[in-house]
Amino acid sequence: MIRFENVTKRYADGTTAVDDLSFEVGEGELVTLVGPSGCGKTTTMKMVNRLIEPTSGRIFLDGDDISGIDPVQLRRRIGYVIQQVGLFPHKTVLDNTATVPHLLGVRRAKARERAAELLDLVGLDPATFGDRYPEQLSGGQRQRVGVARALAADPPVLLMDEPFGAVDPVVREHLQNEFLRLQQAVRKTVLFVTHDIEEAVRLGDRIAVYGEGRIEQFDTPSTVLGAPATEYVADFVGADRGLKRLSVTPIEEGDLEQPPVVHLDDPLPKEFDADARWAVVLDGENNLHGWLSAEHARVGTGTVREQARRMEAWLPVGASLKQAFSTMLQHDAGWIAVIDEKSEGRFLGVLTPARLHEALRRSTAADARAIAREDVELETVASVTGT
Ligand SMILES: Nc1ncnc2c1ncn2[C@@H]1O[C@H](COP(=O)(O)OP(=O)(O)OP(=O)(O)O)[C@@H](O)[C@H]1O
Repeated sequence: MIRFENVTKRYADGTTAVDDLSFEVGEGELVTLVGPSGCGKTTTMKMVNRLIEPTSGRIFLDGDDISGIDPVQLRRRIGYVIQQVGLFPHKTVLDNTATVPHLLGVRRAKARERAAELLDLVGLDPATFGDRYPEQLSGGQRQRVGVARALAADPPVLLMDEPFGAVDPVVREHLQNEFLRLQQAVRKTVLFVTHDIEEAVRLGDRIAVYGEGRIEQFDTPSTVLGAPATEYVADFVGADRGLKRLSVTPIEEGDLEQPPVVHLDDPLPKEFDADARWAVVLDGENNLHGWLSAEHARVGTGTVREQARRMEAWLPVGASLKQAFSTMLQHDAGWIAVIDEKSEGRFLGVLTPARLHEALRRSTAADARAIAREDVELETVASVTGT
């Protein structure tokens, strides 16, 4: 969808901001450009909508060389969100959002209707916020209006330059989550500039890690964190990259342990398989109900239903290992049940701290070798990690 071919940008004073850059962003893909200040991220982005012209090399949008497209026409195909949102101070939120479609010839009433839908989509109730002026909004709310406005003309491509840079960390995380949800719905091709590695790994399908004017590594977040291509990348992603990997590594079915299972209407067992201290309790449809301790089973009479505890800590398969870890801590739980949300909550198994650690080691080894996680032999993992 967006392709850079040997693109170099040298400014008039001789600064080489971008040096022989080649990469491609697929349709519907979200690529984050991350790197320290001054490494050429913004220059890269502004060349896509021709706010800056390359010194050499070519950029293609959907197969068309953009140097042959009129900049005004080009920008209609590209939404642009920047840190200082640049809303019109004298226009209401609704009119700010409706500006571009209106300029493109959409009738005012229709443009406002569409704007209201978009505000709703970015989490701002149009009835509450539509008639406010930008100065009557919080920083996070202004950023949301910026995103709604960029989406208003329904462009296939979005360029986002540190869009959440000016808000505090809590609001920022909230906006990132909302944006991810939004992106699942609209599937734009997105180039997203940030200097924050956490933000880059959280949002990107792939990340381009910039050194000075060049891309040092272009890969998925888990590979960049698990197998940094150079010393520079390893330094940039940080010594705690193992921890960061927790947030980009999903729970897979193969990571789970199978504890003893009992059903609600079973008579209370006197002991569990392999002397286990607890069992998972399922209902008649094999969906998760709760758990039963060996102790309660022993002292009780009647059916499992009478002694079962409700399950408090559970997650869907595909949730991140970080969510699993934080759920364990929050519930002071030694394990968490994992279910398949797609098949109405079917119980799949449990994740224990030991299995969580193993999943992390497996996925690190798998990424380093570009193989699937289940194909990693544990002995191999042991030799890689030296344990
Ligand atoms: N108009 C200009 N003239 C000369 N040099 C420039 C110009 N614009 C940017 N530069 C230089 O080009 C380099 C790359 O700048 P760019 O803005 O692309 O970096 P960046 O990675 O986006 O940085 P930041 O995270 O600080 O925004 C920097 O050294 C910058 O000083």
